[in-house]
Amino acid sequence: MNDSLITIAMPKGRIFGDACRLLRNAGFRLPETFETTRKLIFDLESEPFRFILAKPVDVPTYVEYGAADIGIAGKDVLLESGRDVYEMVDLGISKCHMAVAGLPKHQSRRPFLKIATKYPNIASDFYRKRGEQVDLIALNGSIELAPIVGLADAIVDIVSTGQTLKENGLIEYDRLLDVSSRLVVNPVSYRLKKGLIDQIVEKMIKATEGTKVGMD
Ligand SMILES: Nc1ncnc2c1ncn2[C@@H]1O[C@H](COP(=O)(O)OP(=O)(O)OP(=O)(O)O)[C@@H](O)[C@H]1O
Ligand SMILES: O=P(O)(O)OC[C@H]1O[C@H](OP(=O)(O)OP(=O)(O)O)[C@H](O)[C@@H]1O
Repeated sequence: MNDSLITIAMPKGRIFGDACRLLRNAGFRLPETFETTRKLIFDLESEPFRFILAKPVDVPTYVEYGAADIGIAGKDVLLESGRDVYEMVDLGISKCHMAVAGLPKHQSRRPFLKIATKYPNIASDFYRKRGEQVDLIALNGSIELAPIVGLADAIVDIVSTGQTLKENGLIEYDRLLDVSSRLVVNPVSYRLKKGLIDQIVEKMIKATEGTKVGMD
């Protein structure tokens, strides 16, 4: 492990733009090409920071294994993965919530409800706590299709504007969890590079509060 280099795992996709904005406000001098490049690793010039660009769902894995010291990931992804990382800052970006949804007035004749989801761990935890036994069907996307075509009685999925539910004639039954993106840290990195990581955490907190920060 290089003690003076900090590797930061960034989620490609939806969170990326907001995360870049926050990092720039925190004083990181990200190149202009950062948002458009196909390169997956970036070293900042004359600064001890390396960025790796990963699929959002994989960020906790890179951080748990120490391939990255720090990462940015949605609370949904963190809970679902159960990875052993320190959650240091609620960045307040990419806000949305997780909900149970389905067709209005849907009544299942099955003994156990079928629930389609990209989040089987979160869903099973939710129904276990409610004392309900359900059959989970794991899907990878377009979750809202499942109740419409009769694959499932309901879904557990992310809702943001509610547009996807609305356009597909679905309604929200229950709200499970508020979601936003978090700054996470590898526990060993935190022990070995505490000084540098604490500085980054502090700058990210300030940036989250809307303060522009300079990087020394
Ligand atoms: N509709 C949404 N609005 C706001 N934030 C969202 C929304 N959907 C997901 N998110 C948040 O953004 C994170 C990343 O979502 P994104 O769609 O980029 O990745 P993904 O689900 O892995 O997509 P894909 O499988 O298409 O790569 C999610 O983990 C969640 O925290
Ligand atoms: O409430 P809304 O603003 O409509 O957003 C919610 C939708 O966004 C996410 O899907 P995404 O766009 O990531 O596509 P996916 O079907 O590939 O998961 C989520 O799974 C919902 O389908």
